Amino acid sequence: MTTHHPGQPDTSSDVAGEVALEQAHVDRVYAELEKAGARARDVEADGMARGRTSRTGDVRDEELTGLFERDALVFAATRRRAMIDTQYEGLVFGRLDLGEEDSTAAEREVRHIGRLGVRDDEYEPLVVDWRAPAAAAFYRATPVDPMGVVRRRVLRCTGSRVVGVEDDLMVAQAPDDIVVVGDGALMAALTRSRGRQMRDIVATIQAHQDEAIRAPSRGVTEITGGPGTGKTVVALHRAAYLLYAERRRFEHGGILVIGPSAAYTAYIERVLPSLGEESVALRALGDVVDGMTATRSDTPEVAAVKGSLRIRRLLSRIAARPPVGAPPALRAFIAGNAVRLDTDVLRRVRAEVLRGHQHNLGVDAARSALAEAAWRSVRQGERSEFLDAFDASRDVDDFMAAWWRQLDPRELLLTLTDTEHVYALARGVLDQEEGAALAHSYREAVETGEWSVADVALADDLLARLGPVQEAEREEAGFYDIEELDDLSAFGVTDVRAGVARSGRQGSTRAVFTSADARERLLAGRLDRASGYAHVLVDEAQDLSPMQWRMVARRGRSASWTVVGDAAQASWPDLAEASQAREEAFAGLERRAFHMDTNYRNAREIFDYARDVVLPLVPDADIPAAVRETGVDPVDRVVTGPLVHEVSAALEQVLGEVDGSVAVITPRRWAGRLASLDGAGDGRVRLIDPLSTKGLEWDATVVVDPDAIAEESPGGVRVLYVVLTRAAHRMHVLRPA
Ligand SMILES: Nc1ncnc2c1ncn2[C@@H]1O[C@H](COP(=O)(O)OP(=O)(O)OP(=O)(O)O)[C@@H](O)[C@H]1O
Repeated sequence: MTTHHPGQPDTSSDVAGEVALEQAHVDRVYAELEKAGARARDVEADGMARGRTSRTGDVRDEELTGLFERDALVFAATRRRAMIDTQYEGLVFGRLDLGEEDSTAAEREVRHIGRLGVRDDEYEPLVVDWRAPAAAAFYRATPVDPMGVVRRRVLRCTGSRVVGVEDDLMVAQAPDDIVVVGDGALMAALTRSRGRQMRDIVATIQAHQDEAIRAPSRGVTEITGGPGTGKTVVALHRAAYLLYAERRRFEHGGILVIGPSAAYTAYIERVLPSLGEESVALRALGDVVDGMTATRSDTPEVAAVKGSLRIRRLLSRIAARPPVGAPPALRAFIAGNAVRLDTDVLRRVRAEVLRGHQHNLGVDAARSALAEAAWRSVRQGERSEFLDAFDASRDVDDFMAAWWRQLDPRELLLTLTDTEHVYALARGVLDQEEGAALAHSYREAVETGEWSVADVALADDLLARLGPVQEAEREEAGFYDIEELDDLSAFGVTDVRAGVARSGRQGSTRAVFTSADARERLLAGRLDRASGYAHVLVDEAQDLSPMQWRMVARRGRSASWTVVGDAAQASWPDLAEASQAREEAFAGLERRAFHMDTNYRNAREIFDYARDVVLPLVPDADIPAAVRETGVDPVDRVVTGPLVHEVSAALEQVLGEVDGSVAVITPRRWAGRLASLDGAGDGRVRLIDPLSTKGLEWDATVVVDPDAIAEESPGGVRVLYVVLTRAAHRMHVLRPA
């Protein structure tokens, strides 16, 4: 993308001179920041002093207003200082020279672009925040539409030291006093090695990406494109942009970012803080509902049952049933009358109350309805006396405690371990095979103490039907939790949260469970009602099941949306049903769409290989153009020796060829045999299952048994396509004979 000025080939002395010039400006900026940092510290110290109390410890009245001011001041100062700390590295990364093509230096304006805005004592801008309108030309200017820019310069820095500059000329002929150096900041960024976490791209955002980043927040913004086209990174920069451009709105309502897995959230979690934004809720699909965390995945058959809207009929039936252990009839002595309400009456009362109330909030209504039914069955004496006596009755208290107790959605899901019970509930909804598989999956939950990711959306659906569990019972549950924790710690258990992701290593989540009673752990903590967000950003949106769309929609009832995805990478089999649920979430909102068609991740040789695998089976896949070549084709070979040796040999080769991270991607069937390779190469190698690779990337990958990956995965070849597009520089595909 760099255009060298033909008359002025860059020489090392040109580069050194330009670097020195930029260094002088960057030094000024850091000096100014030092001053600002010191000022912020003073404000913090001053604010603290203002709140100091008299010797008796009382705060004087007139000090109270001061305290509020103090809080506001200290908050702003602390925030600014934290921002300066996180933004220190590479704070200034760009420069625009603005003016006419034939302008002189004196006529041109120089504008530096950085991670945050900095002004000098005279309030003159030294650096413009990349999200400010004045910075837009840095990303948007092209030789066709230069937007007043003569030269765009990217500064490469290490800490506060400028180590290089790269220029793009926006006019055909540079003015005589302008030097143009460098060979492409974008290529430099794409060629570098990948670490464990995604990095921000503020210095090299491309014009078409910038359009999506700065699009208005209203309605629904859809970003589509094939693998590696920067959808995720663009969406995250958009979140940072929206927080800047509409801070008031989004700081209060908040932005929710949803990704497919815990591995994905761990991968992207540094991007927003590196852009100075901490106030975003980042959640994996198994983590969307407060109080529940899941990382386990179901078999494709079970996932299809739990994700489909059909399951709602089954859930509505469970929610309407009397709790397990509820007495079949009510017998009591009320105001001298023997009262007996049979099963049929109780069923009618329950149905009637549930028409107007959520179960957990309906206990008073249920008791009143029962009292009326009892009165109708007796009609002796004074009505009001009877109702008072009913209200005061211990028998009724005991009955209600069992017949209409508070219900935790997870407890209802655990009743599905019983196959016969599932058959009864699923009549007309699931066939026998599906019902049996569903029951089996809950027995698995009880065995492992882990919910599956799909269960979270089901619990959320039940929570919306039942309402939140009410306080009295919660306190008891909380008390119980503490006892449980003490108890477990005596056995050396350090963490009892179900399904907590541990350092991303496969299989190690299971090691958390050592207590005998997994059921208690499945029910630990409390589920909370969905809180609403002002903006919801969904990545890998093609993978959300219809039930997951409904769960996400509950958190975005009055939100605007950014939705990112690629249908060809879907692991959810019924795209039509998912898109219907998604349309319901967006009903009535205005839409805008952006399409990304350049693959920045994969070397062209690697992407061509992946394309040839997917196209025969998914002819309408959205195929981007890969911009970078390495001259090295992927290796694809049949292996006959012991698998762990073959994979080790491939690893040894790629570890020597790339500097950064490497993944071994294996289907379930070989995972045990290859477990020892996780952490090899001084921690550079990670062993990972196919589905967990969504959204991630490595310098090199070793893909084991591609046919098995396609067979074992719910999305078949689409998931294999995801796997084959994770490597930036090198890929080996090994096929066990
Ligand atoms: N303008 C850019 N400058 C530098 N790097 C970029 C730029 N755009 C994208 N990239 C890099 O390209 C890679 C792929 O980006 P990203 O993961 O966002 O793609 P994606 O479209 O979400 O991919 P997938 O759908 O395969 O998960 C990342 O390493 C990202 O940093």
